[in-house]
Amino acid sequence: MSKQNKLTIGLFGFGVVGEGLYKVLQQTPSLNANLKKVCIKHADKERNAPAALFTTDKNDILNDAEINVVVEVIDDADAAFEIITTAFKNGKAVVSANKKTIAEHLPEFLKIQQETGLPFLYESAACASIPVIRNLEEYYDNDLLHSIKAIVNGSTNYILTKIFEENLEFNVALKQAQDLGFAESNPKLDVEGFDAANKWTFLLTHAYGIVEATENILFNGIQNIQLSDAKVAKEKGYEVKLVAQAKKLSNGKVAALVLPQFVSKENPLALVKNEYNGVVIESGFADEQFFYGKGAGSFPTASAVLSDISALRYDYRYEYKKLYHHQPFGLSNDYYLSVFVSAASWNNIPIDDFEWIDESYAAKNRCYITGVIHYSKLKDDNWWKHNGISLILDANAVIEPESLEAIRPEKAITFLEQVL
Ligand SMILES: NC(=O)C1=CN([C@@H]2O[C@H](COP(=O)(O)OP(=O)(O)OC[C@H]3O[C@@H](n4cnc5c(N)ncnc54)[C@H](OP(=O)(O)O)[C@@H]3O)[C@@H](O)[C@H]2O)C=CC1
Ligand SMILES: N[C@@H](CC=O)C(=O)O
Repeated sequence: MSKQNKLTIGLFGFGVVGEGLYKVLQQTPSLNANLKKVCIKHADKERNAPAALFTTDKNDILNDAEINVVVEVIDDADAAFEIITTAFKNGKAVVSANKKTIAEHLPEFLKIQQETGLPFLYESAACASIPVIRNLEEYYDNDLLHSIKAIVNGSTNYILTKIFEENLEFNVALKQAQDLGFAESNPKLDVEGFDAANKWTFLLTHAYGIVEATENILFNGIQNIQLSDAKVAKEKGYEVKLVAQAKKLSNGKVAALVLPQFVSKENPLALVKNEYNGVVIESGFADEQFFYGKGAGSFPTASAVLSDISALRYDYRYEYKKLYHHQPFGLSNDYYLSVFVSAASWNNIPIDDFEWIDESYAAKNRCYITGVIHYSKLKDDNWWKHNGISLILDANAVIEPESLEAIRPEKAITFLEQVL
């Protein structure tokens, strides 16, 4: 597609993001893009746009030779895969916001892009309004990108803010996130960490050239976090956030996790409230950088979709530089994690799996420990996701194997001796 090409768009989806894009396009005449057709699922819904624009037949867009850009913003991951692959087959550039589809099919999408040379842009799919993909892709050289820590899910950050700072009930906060258009159609995807982990898979591709399935990343959501956990955090001077992180280790691999974490007040991520997202990048020479912006919602997401559409005018496509032009990194499974665990009963915590316990105490209905455990003990067994157990990473959670002995407590205290 050359600079002179007019963009003729076929849009799939007219919900929170699709309708947002429709309005944003109307207010951006300089883009010179023509929205020719919108495909939706339910013909009888009322729409804030002329009826002639809509169809329920996907082929009205996919088989229209004049349409050279397909924008896919629907909430059905399987249908989205069909739409995207057919659009490519029919020679169209694709813009998508669909992180679930992208995460589930990244290897296929990489192959199709190589075969067809067609652009596939999805900036809005991670951190909505924050241009994180293009920055990771274009700005940071692989060798210099030491670590990334990010809040990538707006709904869970909104819920945590509302329950811990405004004392709202979990379900009330979730309902607000849904009403405001932040949550996925199936909010379990947000609450249980799937959405954040999906986003993290392809952010890892743009950051480090890693192509891994979501289930290979250790992840959880906020479903088990207790008010009492937040109180413990507060006493220690921390906030609790759902943090996605990646850190280059001395073994040449990357530790990648998406888990609740204690965040110190000095960390920029502590400033990220409500549906906002934030990304802290540590890189050689530049030191620490912080990106901040709305991570969900109609216009913030549409703004990133618009930016992708605009980028098609000058033929922009992801080069996947870290994957194809550098030595890609792999995921490490050899490191330790410093964690806080709270559970209804000691019996729910496999104490023997821990290298050591730093602290433990029991309150009326809940018991708590902090300690150090090998990554593989969490990866191989899901005890920490069940029985209402809450596992929260310490503020500096990742411990390299060669550092372990230096920080191991001198006197091995048995678990029972420590129980207050
Ligand atoms: N909301 C947000 O803040 C963000 C959302 N996203 C992603 O963007 C996508 C859309 O989200 P959102 O707008 O919130 O979702 P909504 O539920 O608000 O809208 C979904 C839209 O998809 C349409 N649709 C569903 N299935 C089909 C199909 N098979 N063919 C055509 N249209 C279909 C629906 O049609 P109908 O109207 O007829 O029901 C509806 O218009 C999702 O992948 C989401 O993960 C990404 C970043 C942020
Ligand atoms: N449900 C998602 C929407 C944006 O990606 C979120 O809450 O972050």
